[in-house]
Amino acid sequence: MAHVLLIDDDPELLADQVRHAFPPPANRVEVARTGAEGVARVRAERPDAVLLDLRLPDRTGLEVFEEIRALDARVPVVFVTLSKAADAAIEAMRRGALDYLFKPVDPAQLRRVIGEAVEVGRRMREPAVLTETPPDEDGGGAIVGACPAMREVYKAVGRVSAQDVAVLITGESGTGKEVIARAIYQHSKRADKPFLALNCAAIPEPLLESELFGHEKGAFTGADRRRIGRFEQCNGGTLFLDEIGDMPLALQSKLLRVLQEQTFERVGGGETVTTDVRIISATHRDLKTRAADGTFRADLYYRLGVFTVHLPPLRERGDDLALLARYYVRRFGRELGRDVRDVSAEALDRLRAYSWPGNLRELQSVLKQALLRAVGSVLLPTMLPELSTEPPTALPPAAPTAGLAEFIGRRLGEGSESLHEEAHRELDKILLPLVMEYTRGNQFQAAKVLGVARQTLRRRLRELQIVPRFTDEPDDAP
Ligand SMILES: Nc1ncnc2c1ncn2[C@@H]1O[C@H](COP(=O)(O)OP(=O)(O)OP(=O)(O)O)[C@@H](O)[C@H]1O
Repeated sequence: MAHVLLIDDDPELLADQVRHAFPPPANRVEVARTGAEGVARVRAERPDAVLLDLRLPDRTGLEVFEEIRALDARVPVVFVTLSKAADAAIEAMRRGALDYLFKPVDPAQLRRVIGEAVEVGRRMREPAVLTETPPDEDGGGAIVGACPAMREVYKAVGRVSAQDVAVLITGESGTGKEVIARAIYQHSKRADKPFLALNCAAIPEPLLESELFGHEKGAFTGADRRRIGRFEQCNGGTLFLDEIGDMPLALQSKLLRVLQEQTFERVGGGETVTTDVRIISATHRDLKTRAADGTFRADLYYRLGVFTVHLPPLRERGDDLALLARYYVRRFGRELGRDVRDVSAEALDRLRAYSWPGNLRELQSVLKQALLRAVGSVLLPTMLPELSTEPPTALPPAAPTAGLAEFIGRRLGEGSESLHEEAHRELDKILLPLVMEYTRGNQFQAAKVLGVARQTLRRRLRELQIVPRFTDEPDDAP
């Protein structure tokens, strides 16, 4: 699932930690002890993420980083360093490194940061292929659709990709805004440069400003060192701002200035930073109405939407529903080890009668549930879960907290020294399936309820091997 390269002259402890967090054989963790060996491995194999020590015997970590960037600027690099070398790590982020970790590395942080790096790399490299004819075999990156509205989307992507202008993608939740953003990026002149994404709705306002623009040491309580924001880190690349309609007004002015002048100041700093970033934004909100009623800056709306791509909801895609259902059944069938090759006419009728408020993501979830019940090579209506248009109203029965208390008691007795992490894992095993069930498998809503980024939720489900009754991601498969 993840291929991680550790470049470190004294790698034993860290390599063990990485292998613990990303165990083989599902994952591959490799070690290079010198900068030269590390660069050679990146050239030969393009790992999903590189963990790079700042001090190496043959050259500095920053030099190795520059060599990796020159080979492929899309390989996410995370620095590991002693805290004394924080300045160099900050400089590395200014030049485009994804993040940095301090030795000794905290296991939970290691898992989170590498998990994010792998996800960032996947977004850049997994091809987003626009197609009217679903492929028989693909890695999951096909954007399937042949209805007139989707053909217009394909044309729009073709037209706008080569122009270096801002793009606004609109559409209901789960209609494919992120995959279309990736398709635009991959067909653009910046395709060999980084593509970073940020969900503006998932991060609280003060953190969002720092996440986007960075901050100086002492900018606020807890800002113990300079932080480089996405706009600086992504210089030369493309930034995908998801849920832009939820960006607070105060930040909108700062974003407008970046769009107009390509400059900004880090939070709490006076230095003007220049950046060259293409912005692709997305929202499920009606920004035009928001601009008219003053909840979104009209001038920013016009700047962001120099070019707009609208994704139709699934219920307006006509026969694409059948096309998508057959494509997903084959794709997820393979992943779930079910040899189902078609969907019966009656099952398709049931799918057509439903309004799909969660769009393609909900369709994926429903078909995966059906596949788990499937016998034979054709999906029948009886295998489909109940398709209700009623929104969820109440949480399922109370969580079994007694089990959690018992677990904590037992681990205390066993002398655990990582009880905080262990108890959180146990809690998540209870919490996440319940919330996923509550939102009927909609990860976007679930992440919102939990107050975490969707990537974080997705990663946590994967780490804990949780297969909720409602699922919506292929790699949640057992
Ligand atoms: N045309 C398509 N063909 C096949 N799969 C698609 C298509 N569009 C989207 N998907 C899949 O549907 C799921 C949801 O897509 P995506 O995350 O891009 O939606 P979104 O509009 O960004 O959602 P949200 O608003 O909730 O962030 C993903 O698994 C994506 O791969």
